[in-house]
Amino acid sequence: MSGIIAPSILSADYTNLERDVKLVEAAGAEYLHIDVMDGTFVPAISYGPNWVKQLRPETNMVLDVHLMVQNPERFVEEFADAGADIIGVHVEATPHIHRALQMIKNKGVKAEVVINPGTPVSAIEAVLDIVDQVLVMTVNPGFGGQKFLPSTLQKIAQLKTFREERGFDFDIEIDGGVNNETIQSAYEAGANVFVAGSYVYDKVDPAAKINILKDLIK
Ligand SMILES: O=C(CO)[C@@H](O)[C@H](O)COP(=O)(O)O
Ligand SMILES: [Fe+2]
Repeated sequence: MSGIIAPSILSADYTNLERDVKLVEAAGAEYLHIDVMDGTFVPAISYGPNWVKQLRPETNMVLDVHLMVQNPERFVEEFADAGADIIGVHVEATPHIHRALQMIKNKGVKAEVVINPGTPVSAIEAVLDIVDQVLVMTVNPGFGGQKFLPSTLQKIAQLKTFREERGFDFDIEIDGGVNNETIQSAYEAGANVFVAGSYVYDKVDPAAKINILKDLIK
């Protein structure tokens, strides 16, 4: 099974956002990753639901919304109404992870649970039967351009085993430090959706970068 590339617009040029979105879509990216940050769960502040709503008609890519916000259940319905296709909520951000995921599913949107590098898979075991996707953070959340943490690979493998043994049906996404040198180890461990921000957008030719990544996960 070949993998899916999800460019993160956190690293795009916001003054040329439409160009940067269309460019990765034309290059074959299936998902567009949108990092929502609240200045509390993570230090930075980024964008909100209105921003997703304006982006929605501009692309056919799957909008993969990563909520790095405290108590995400306050916002999931707004992001669903804005046009998100997948909404990810951090287990570390709420005492009500099951409710948050259920709220996403009730809106007809794919529900994703997210774990930080310091959080074990056991913390999400009780919700693995209801999620469509698990996001394993391969850096500490909050910023683009950080180094991939290889210690996260064993969690990817553990999730793959859980899925096989218990007959669950979720995708495994990774986010942070994905580039031509790191993507293969995560693919081999069992990940199938790959967020890439700075590698795709920071230097020349995002389309070529997407092709390089796609070739490595065939
Ligand atoms: O969620 C985050 C960061 O918190 C990411 O989605 C970043 O946007 C990934 O950026 P790179 O590590 O690929 O530069
Ligand atoms: Fe992200």
